Amino acid sequence: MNRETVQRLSQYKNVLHKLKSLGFVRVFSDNLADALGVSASLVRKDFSTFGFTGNKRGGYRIDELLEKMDRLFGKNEIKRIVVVGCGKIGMALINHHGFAREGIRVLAGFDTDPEVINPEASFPIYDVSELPEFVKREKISVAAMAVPEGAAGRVLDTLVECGIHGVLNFTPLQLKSREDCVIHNINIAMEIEKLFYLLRFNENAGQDKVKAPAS
Ligand SMILES: NC(=O)c1ccc[n+]([C@@H]2O[C@H](COP(=O)([O-])OP(=O)(O)OC[C@H]3O[C@@H](n4cnc5c(N)ncnc54)[C@H](O)[C@@H]3O)[C@@H](O)[C@H]2O)c1
Repeated sequence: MNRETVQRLSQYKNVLHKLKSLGFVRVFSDNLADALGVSASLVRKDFSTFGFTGNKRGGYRIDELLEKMDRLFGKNEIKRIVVVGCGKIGMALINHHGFAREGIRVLAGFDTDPEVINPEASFPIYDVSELPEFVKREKISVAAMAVPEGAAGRVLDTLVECGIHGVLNFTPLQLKSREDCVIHNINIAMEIEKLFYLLRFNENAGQDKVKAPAS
């Protein structure tokens, strides 16, 4: 299963939750395709890959799909993570209450700044030197990294040495996944740029369509 498919699966899940909250019981591949901006055949292909069954007339049962997706995502497992770099972005992750609903628990933060470190607080922030022992003791496999760009390479090496196998990288450095660690780069500026590009692309495509009959 590639990264795009996993991402789509998560998007399907969000749409299904919305439809369910609106009182819908069934959904068709066309509905999901419209919501995600993909083709209905891609939705059907994804669903058959995951073994989600429906029928042409009745579509898919939303509850059934959500149950199967929850199983795939390990919804009932608590996903425990740590945050390295507890500045503005790190603290936003730590203070985000919505994670609990998704079964995600931020266990602790790690930083180098003595002003930020507070192991006694209700949410503990430890010195980064305590990271290896903590990761081992708590069997943590995923970390969010929100340190300054200059520290990213070093912190990533430490994380991998500690036994972290998945990193959500918020630094501007585009890091590549390696054999022992999957890295997801989160770059909001790049996403905004992409949106502007898409809007411009759509505008140009629209203009071409209008111009076409005149030529
Ligand atoms: N992903 C995005 O779209 C996006 C948006 C804005 C900023 N950023 C990037 O995210 C990162 C964090 O941004 P911020 O605004 O929270 O910065 P910040 O300065 O508020 O926080 C950084 C924290 O990292 C700590 N730190 C520094 N070196 C460390 C190390 N070696 N180990 C552990 N902690 C260390 C600092 O003490 C500080 O608390 C930066 O790299 C920034 O460029 C990303």
